[in-house]
Amino acid sequence: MAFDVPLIACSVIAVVLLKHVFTRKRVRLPPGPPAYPFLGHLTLIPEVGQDMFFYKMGKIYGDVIHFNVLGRSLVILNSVQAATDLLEKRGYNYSERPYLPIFELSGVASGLVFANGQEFRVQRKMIQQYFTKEKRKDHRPIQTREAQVLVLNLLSKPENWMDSLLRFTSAIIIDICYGHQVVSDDDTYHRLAEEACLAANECGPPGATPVDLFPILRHFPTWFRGTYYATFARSKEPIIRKMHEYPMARVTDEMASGTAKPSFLTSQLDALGSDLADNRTMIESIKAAGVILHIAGAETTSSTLAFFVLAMVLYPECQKKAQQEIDAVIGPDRLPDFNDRLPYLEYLLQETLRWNHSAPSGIPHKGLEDDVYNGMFIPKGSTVIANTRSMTLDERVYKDPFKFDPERFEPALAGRGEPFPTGPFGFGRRMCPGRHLADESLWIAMATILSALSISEAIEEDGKVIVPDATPISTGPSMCFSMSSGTAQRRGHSHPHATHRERVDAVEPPKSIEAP
Ligand code: HEM
Repeated sequence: MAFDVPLIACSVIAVVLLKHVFTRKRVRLPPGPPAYPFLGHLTLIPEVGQDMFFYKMGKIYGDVIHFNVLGRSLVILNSVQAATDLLEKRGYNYSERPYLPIFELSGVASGLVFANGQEFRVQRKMIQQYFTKEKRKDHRPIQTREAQVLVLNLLSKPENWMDSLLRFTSAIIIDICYGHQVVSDDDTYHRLAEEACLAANECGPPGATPVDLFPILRHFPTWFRGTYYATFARSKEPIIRKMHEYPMARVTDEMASGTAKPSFLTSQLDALGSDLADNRTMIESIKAAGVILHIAGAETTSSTLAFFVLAMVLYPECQKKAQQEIDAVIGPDRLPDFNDRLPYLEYLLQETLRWNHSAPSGIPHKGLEDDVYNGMFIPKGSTVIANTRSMTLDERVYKDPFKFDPERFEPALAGRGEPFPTGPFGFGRRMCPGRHLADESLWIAMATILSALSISEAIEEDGKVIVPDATPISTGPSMCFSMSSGTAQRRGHSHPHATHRERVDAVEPPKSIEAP
């Protein structure tokens, strides 16, 4: 029997095309505002404050919204339900990151936050294994020591409070990653890390800079309109490269001379064995993991702490209540430790994460294949953003959501029993692997500060009280790194005044700690 091969091939193609057309016709894209031809919603989406923009759009268009940016689909998930259904339950389809050329230019794209495929698997495994819930206790001595350094720095340099917060989180990561204790603001590791954070943070809203939208712009001269972020990112590449090379060179020297302190780097190198030359690819992955741990971990945790300071200034009654709890349960003779996770302090931490945390739009995911969710069509290749801001301000879940109110979590008989926030650390297979470390760093910093200090508004020279601005600031879908100290200070985000309480005597100057 003779087969008419071209006819069969054409029929198969026709069936596939028809199926495609009908699937697309039956299911519509998620709702969204009207768009311009070609540009789509490009001019509608703001460069700054995207999280609040998506939150407001959510009130009109619902929990899943579609935007079209120059023909590319951007899908916003505004509810915990939608984010869980897609990013967790269908994680096989939504665990990649979209291609973000801007981070390639600055040199951070090889780190886990932006990696896909094999590189994602390798770095995710290394990092996840080193930051498990069980490993928390290994990092506690470092966090406790740095919390005390933080209090001393806040007292001695109150005007540099944001820098002190960043030094706190940065010193913790540097010690854990490289076994190096930061003892001054001029420490080389710390300075390098600060620059690396700045380089990553100031590269514009991820996925929305001109070079992300038109990758060809990376080849255009610097005077060409739209190349600003690309030029900035490129200028920071040497810093990021140094951040990759410097710690590795020092730690390998220390290992060779037998003076290395156990750290993330030594544990990865030990696992490789003696033949480092044969493991070049792995060594590059280890360097990239170290850099990304710093960039992803230090700024997020310190800006969350900045929101805590802001809340303490704006809601002094909450500060007082937490201090009364510490005084009553822990007493006057010692500082809080990790066994003291008292209920009100816990609510304070959770309310800070709910009220104004540092990554309100997370980091974009990408849809690998066409998908249909609740009758809505999500095209293959869509950039998918879980907008946590909409979730933590959801009036269906939180009463008076803009108010800082730790008591909202009190169990139903005494309080309203509202749930702890879901989403500040992301969803699914890309969920933040540093969340346990972050949780404990936040806790020990808050507890130590409240135990030893009282925070209040700053007073200007003419005696005028500075009332800080509580408007959330964000510069892009990935606010993980966006609130720089400069921005916060310029916006009057509280230059707090720190006065010491009696327990400040219990704060000791830093001691060197041997990592376990
Ligand atoms: C309050 C502090 C922090 C917040 C709010 C935060 C939030 C987030 C969010 C929202 C994501 C994206 C999750 C997703 O794509 O669904 C993320 C990813 C990540 N975070 Fe954090 N984070 C914090 C602290 C840390 C710390 C301390 C570390 C390091 C020890 C860290 C390391 C990372 C890494 C490596 C990723 C990328 C994970 C991946 O792409 O697979 N973060 N974080």
